[in-house]
Amino acid sequence: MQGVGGRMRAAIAGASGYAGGELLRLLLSHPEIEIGALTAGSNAGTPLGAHQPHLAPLADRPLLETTAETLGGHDVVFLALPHGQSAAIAEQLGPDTLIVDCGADFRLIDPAAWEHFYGGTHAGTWPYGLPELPGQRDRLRATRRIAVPGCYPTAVTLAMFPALAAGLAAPDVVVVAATGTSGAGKSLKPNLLGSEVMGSVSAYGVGGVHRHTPEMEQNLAAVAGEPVTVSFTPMLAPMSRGILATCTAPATPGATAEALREAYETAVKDEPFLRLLPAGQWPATSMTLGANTAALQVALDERAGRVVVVIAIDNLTKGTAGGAVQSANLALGLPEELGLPLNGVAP
Ligand SMILES: NC(=O)C1=CN([C@@H]2O[C@H](COP(=O)(O)OP(=O)(O)OC[C@H]3O[C@@H](n4cnc5c(N)ncnc54)[C@H](OP(=O)(O)O)[C@@H]3O)[C@@H](O)[C@H]2O)C=CC1
Ligand SMILES: CC(=O)N[C@@H](CCC(=O)OP(=O)(O)O)C(=O)O
Repeated sequence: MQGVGGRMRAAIAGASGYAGGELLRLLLSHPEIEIGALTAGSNAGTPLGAHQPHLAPLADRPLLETTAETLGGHDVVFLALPHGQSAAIAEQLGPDTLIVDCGADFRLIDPAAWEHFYGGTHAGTWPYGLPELPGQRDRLRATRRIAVPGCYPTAVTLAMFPALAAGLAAPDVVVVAATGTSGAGKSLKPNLLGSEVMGSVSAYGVGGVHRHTPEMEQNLAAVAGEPVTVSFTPMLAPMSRGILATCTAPATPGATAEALREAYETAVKDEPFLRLLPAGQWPATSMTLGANTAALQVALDERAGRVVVVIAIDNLTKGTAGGAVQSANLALGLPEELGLPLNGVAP
């Protein structure tokens, strides 16, 4: 069903949440997509403005029940629901509707990894919404189903794929990454109370237990052509948005700083949303606040024999909603960059 002036119509499930709000912020500026049905869970029946007061043009729009009836009849349906909610809705929507799932349900290929890290039955695997991965744009142009990557796997995959693809880093990656509190969603959690978060950075999900670990390993193994292990330590930082990830791996014999720089320059050359910073400048989350851009820097630590890559993204933009719109643009036959901010908000 096409909207005004031949524009496509999008429904958003989970419109009262953080990911849903960011989708709406981006879609309000999208020239080819108009906003159709908005749905929620327990907040269905209330106006969007009660939950997303920053989105003034949509303040009076009602939140509907999340059903196949309310979501049907749109060109694209964005699902921004808790894990495990997407499959039942997706199977009731027709095969011609583009479904873009911001949750984890369809990201993993290996059912055993799903059961280990998420529990329950694996729903399946959809084409992965990271267009920067080699060969992925063609898959996204040809699909009606997209699994949007997790926020940390977006950052870590974009950081490490150039070094692994060029054979300059060994498949043994260590990641320490700080995120803002919006990564946990809106529902109240004791460790996210203001008094617990303010003025302190804390580690969580330590020791190979974070559910994004198999997703990172899956992505990087596909690029490296061999199994990749990732030791991942996430951290919570007192900020609402952003991820800053430091990723390191042993340099392979003969790897040089020049070869590394060249591998990253080649990887970002035609990528609208990858920004390799000038030598000597290092990423900060403020550079990418509200932008669909990933800011990267790479160095060879010759003393320790390790490749070091630092990357910043906004977890809600490139890490969720921006990545979702970027992949949807490809599947809808639109220019990939439509509706997506390149520049951060500063200071
Ligand atoms: N936050 C982030 O940085 C990222 C989030 N994601 C993914 O996006 C999805 C949404 O996350 P986020 O926005 O952070 O979460 P929030 O908790 O902020 O929002 C969840 C949304 O889902 C709705 N919802 C909850 N339960 C149901 C239900 N049973 N049926 C229908 N709707 C329901 C909520 O509605 P109501 O208000 O009525 O409860 C709300 O709109 C998750 O799968 C998450 O993993 C992915 C990458 C990063
Ligand atoms: C602070 C915080 O809790 N962050 C979340 C980020 C995950 C996320 O949002 O991605 P998903 O789509 O996979 O849920 C976490 O570490 O689980």
